Amino acid sequence: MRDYGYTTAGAIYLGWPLSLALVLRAEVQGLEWILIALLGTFATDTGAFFTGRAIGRRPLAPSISPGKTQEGAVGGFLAGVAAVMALAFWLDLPVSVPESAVLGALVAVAGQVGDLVESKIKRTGNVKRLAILGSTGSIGRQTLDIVRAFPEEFSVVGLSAGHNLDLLAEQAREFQPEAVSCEEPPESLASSLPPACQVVSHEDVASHPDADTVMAASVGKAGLAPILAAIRAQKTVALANKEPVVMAGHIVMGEARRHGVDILPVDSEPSAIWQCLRGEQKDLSRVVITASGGAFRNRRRDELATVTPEEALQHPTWSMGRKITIDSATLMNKGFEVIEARWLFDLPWEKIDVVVHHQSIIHAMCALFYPQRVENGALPRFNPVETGSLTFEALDTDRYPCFRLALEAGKKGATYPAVISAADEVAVALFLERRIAFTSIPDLVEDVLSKHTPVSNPGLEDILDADGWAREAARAWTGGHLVAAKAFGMKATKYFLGFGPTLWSFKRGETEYGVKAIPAGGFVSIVGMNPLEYVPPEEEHRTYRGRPFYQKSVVVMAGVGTHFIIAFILIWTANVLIGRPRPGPASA
Ligand SMILES: NC(=O)C1=CN([C@@H]2O[C@H](COP(=O)(O)OP(=O)(O)OC[C@H]3O[C@@H](n4cnc5c(N)ncnc54)[C@H](OP(=O)(O)O)[C@@H]3O)[C@@H](O)[C@H]2O)C=CC1
Ligand SMILES: CC(=O)[C@@H](O)[C@H](O)COP(=O)(O)O
Repeated sequence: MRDYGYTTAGAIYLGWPLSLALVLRAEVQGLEWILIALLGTFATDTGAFFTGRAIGRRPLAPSISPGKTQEGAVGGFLAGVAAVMALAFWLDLPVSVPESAVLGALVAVAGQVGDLVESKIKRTGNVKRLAILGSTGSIGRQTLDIVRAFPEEFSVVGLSAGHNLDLLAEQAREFQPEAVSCEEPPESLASSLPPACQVVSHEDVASHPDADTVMAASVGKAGLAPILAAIRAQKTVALANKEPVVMAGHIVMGEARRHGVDILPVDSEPSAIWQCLRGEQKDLSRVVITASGGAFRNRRRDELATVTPEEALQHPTWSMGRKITIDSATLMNKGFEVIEARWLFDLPWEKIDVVVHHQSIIHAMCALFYPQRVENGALPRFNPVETGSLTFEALDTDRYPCFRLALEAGKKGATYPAVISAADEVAVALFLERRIAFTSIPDLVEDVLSKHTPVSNPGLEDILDADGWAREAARAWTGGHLVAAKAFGMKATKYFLGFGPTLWSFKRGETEYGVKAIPAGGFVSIVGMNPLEYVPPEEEHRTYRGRPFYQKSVVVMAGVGTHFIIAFILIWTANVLIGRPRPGPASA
C-alpha cells in the first residue's frame, strides 16, 4: 500500500505542476511567464547558495536540510526578487514595478519552500546523500554506476579526486554535487564545473553538512584526513580505502566509537566477514580471508625479478586500481586486509587466517544499501555450475615476503604499520615507474622498516611523522648509483635529485641531470636495468644487465654509500648550524 501511495504522490508532485506549464505556455506571452518562473527560481537558488557560503551562520531547518542557513535564505530571496523584477522589465511583461516585486517575492519563497520539501521527501524516502572520495578511481566509478542504476536511492553531494580533472568535472556535470575537491589548484577545475558547485578541501567534501554517507575510495594515505573528518562530522563511512585503517586503526576506530559512527566495509573480504557476523561476535573461533594469489600465482619465484608493470597489473580475477593490483601480486594487500580485519572487528591476530582461493568467489559487497540488500541486475548472477569447483590452498608465506612483513608490522604495532603502508606506496610507485624491480618491493619495504625507530601508542602526529619519514627513506633507497655506473662504462641516461615533476634540468653528454619537485632522495636511470628492456644491439655492451655481478654489486653499494655520505653531511651541517645540546648540571 505504501509503495502505491508513494508512486501516486510522486506522479502528482511532478506531473501536476508540469501540466500547468503547458497551460501557461498557451497564454499571451506564455513563454516569458515560464522563463520568469525558471530563471527566478534559479536566481533564488544561486543567491541562497553564495550568500550561505559567504556569511551563512544560523541554520534554517537543520533537521530537513542541514546545509541551508537563514542568511542564505535572505540572500536567495533578494536575488529572486531582483531577478524577477529585472526579467519582467526586460521581457516587457504587463506588470507594474510593485507587482513585479510581489511576483518576485512569491517565486523566491516558493522556490525555497520547494527546495525544503524536496529535501524532506529525500529524507523521508531514505535517499542516501553521498560524498565520494576517490570518485575518479575504480571503486569511485563503480559507486557512481550504482547511483546511476538506482537514482531514487542516492543523491551525490560531494566528489573528491586527485589529478584526473577532466573526469572529475564530467562527473560533477552529470551528478551536480554541491562541492568537489582535487589535488590541483582550484582554478584549474572551477571553470568546468556547474555554477552551484564549489571547489573545497577533501576534508570539507567528507564532512559536507548535506552528506550522510561517505564512500571512502581514495587510495593510500590520501584518505586518512578526510575519513577522520567524516567520522568527526558523524557521517556513516563506507570504507574501501584500507590504508588509513592499516596506518592508524586504533585512531580511526577509536574516533568512530567516540562519535557513534558506523564503518561499513566495502573491501570485499572485510565486507564478507561483516555480513557473516552482522554484529554477532561472540564465540567466534576463526575468520578466514581468501587470497586470489595475484598476477604471478602461477609463476616460478625465479621469474619474478624480471616481470614488468604491465604483467603485474593483470589481476587474474579483478579489475582494480593500479596500487591495489600490485599489492595483490605481492600479497601486501592480503597482509593489509588482515590488519584491517583486526581493527574493524576487534579480532586477535591468531583468529585471522588466510587461504589461497583462486576463483575469488567467496566475497560480497553491499555496504551502500545497508541495512537492506538490493539485487543489481547489471551484475552477472552466481551460477555454481558455470563456476565449477572452488579450491582452497594453504598460503606459502615464503613466496610472498610482503605478506610476512605486513603481518609482522601489524603485530608489532606502534608506528610500524604506518611505515609499511608509506614504504609500500612509494615502492609500488617506483616499480610502476620501472625504477625498481618487482622483487625489490619487499627488499625496499623491509629495509625501511628495519631503520625505523618506532613510537609506541602513537597519536595522529606521530603517525604522520612516521609516514613522512618512511616516504623519504623509501625514495632515498634508489638514489646514488650514478658514479659507480659511469665508472664501469654503463650508460646512465638520467640522474635526478628528488621525485615528481622536473623543476630544472640540463643535459651533459648522454646524461640529463636535474632537480625534481619533491626533495626526498633521488634516482639514476641506467640503460638495461630491466632485463626485458629493448636496447639497440650496439649499446648492449653498456647496459647494466650485461655487466658482471661484481660491477652490478658495486653500483648498488655505491647508492647505499651515498646515503651514508648524505646523512653524514646533514648531521654535520646540523651540528655546525644548530649546535649540540650540552648536558646541564644533574638535578637532584
Ligand atoms: N578497486 C577495487 O576493486 C578495490 C579497492 N579497494 C581499496 O579502495 C581504495 C581505492 O582503490 P581503487 O579504486 O582501486 O584505486 P584507484 O587508483 O582506481 O583510484 C584512486 C582514487 O583516489 C584518488 N586519489 C589519488 N591520490 C589522491 C590524493 N592525494 N588525494 C585525493 N584523491 C586521490 C584518485 O584520483 P585521480 O585518479 O583523479 O588522481 C582516484 O580517484 C584503495 O585503498 C584500495 O585498496 C578495496 C577493495 C577493492
Ligand atoms: C575486490 C577486492 O575487494 C580486493 O580486495 C580483492 O579481493 C583483492 O584480492 P586479492 O588480494 O586476493 O587478489
